[in-house]
Amino acid sequence: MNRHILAIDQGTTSSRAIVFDGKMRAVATGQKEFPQHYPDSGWVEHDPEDIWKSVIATVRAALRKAGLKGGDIAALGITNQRETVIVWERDTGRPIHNAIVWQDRRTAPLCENLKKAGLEKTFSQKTGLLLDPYFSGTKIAWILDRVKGARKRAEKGELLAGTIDSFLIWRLTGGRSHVTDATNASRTLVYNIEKNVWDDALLEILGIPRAMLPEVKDSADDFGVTEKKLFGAEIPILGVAGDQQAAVIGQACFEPGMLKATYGTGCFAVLNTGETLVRSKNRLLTTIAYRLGGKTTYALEGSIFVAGAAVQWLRDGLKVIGKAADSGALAAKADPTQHLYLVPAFVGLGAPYWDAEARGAVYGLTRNSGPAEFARATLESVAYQTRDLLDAMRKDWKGGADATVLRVDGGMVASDWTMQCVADMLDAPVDRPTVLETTALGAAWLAGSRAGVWPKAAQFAKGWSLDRRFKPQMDEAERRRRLKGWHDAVRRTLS
Ligand SMILES: Nc1ncnc2c1ncn2[C@@H]1O[C@H](COP(=O)(O)OP(=O)(O)O)[C@@H](O)[C@H]1O
Ligand SMILES: O=P(O)(O)OC[C@H](O)CO
Repeated sequence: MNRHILAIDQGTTSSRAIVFDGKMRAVATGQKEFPQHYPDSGWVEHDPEDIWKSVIATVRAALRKAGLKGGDIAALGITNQRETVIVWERDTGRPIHNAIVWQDRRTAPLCENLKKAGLEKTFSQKTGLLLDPYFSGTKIAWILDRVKGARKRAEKGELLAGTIDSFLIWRLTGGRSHVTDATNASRTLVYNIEKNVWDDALLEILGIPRAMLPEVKDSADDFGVTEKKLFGAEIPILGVAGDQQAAVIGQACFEPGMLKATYGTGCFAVLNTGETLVRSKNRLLTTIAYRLGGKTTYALEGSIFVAGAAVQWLRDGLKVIGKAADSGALAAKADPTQHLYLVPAFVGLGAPYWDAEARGAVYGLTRNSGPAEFARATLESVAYQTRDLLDAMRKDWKGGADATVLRVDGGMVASDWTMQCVADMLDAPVDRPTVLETTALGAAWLAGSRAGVWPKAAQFAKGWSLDRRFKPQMDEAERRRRLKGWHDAVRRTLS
């Protein structure tokens, strides 16, 4: 029996395709970066054709490296950068505008107007989100407003909208499936997470015709089959989830109270709250962790926009390191008597502050501050922000389980220095697993379990194994002093 599973991980800066064998081991990977476009201040776009080409190329590369053909793959799982949206023509599959990326701030004025009209509560009550440009709904509205004739065409049913998973599935199936899963839908600002339906009232407020939107399925479901001409055989698409939710699955955080944080471009901490839809009183998001067998599992999420991106800034902007992996060693050389704080609000601040207009700042500079102190302040900012998220979660979560052990993944967790700093700031253990491709693994598990070739959740969870546990080593007085310095710096940075 065919047990290989293919996962596509379509991320913000690159696309990856990974082939897993029947024992859930990654056996071959294809990866391709694609260009980022910044047409205006605070705007971030991707060319959908770049995304499409990179996905096809990486799948073919992964199959080639694995020595397999499309027909050897039992099922395909897709995970994707969330919130990023595309509007395309039903007839041709051609986008009418570049993808507007999750980091893009162009709809901040629209969000402000909606807030002034007193609508934030309506949106957050139904969607679990906040009126921030981060989410898809206002981005779709922007495209319909700005591309000539778009709204009329959408009303006539000529245009379709969707997150990256939807767009890829439309193309992969040759225009036969316009679908998404509940986790991706839960990031759009127009999906009612309690009733599990697109919300007509919210669609009306944003002027988005219902007919543009995909059918919303479980995260493990029948999403269609790929066209034979693409990979030599029809491959069933059986799993879909937004990348942060796929990481929750890949980290086997299936029990309420289990918590993971993924450190890539940004950092996203997600706490499984089970069947309970917890409404945050501390500016966290309520979101869908996964929907399986028609049953919705909810989560609380804290989203930080800049984590690894600040390390890229050390490398490409300040040019104080040659590669990201050098950041820890440089930080370790910093003068311990200097107290520098970097607030990396390069694109505003996410949870729990939600300030779209704030911009980055550094505090505590002296004549002796140099590259090492900047590197330390940059890595520490990731730990301070994680602490802010966990403080908010601990206040919101009364579910019983501790929510104190943090499972981590993403490119930045390669940095031992940073992970130790996170453990010190949280005053809680930080667990790094042996498998770091948790996002792709989560998507593969959705597809593999649906196909019946991979084990069910409980058995899959037993396969999670620890690489290293980082235990807090800092004394309480020192932690308090530093956190106070961080909060002073944030207060002075808010717009
Ligand atoms: N050893 C390291 N130390 C610190 N940061 C790192 C290290 N390795 C990678 N990073 C950071 O991790 C990020 C890449 O992680 P990845 O999970 O691939 O991100 P994404 O999926 O968002 O593209 C980059 O921003 C990079 O700066
Ligand atoms: O592509 P990543 O890993 O940067 O993740 C982006 C998130 O899904 C944004 O919400």
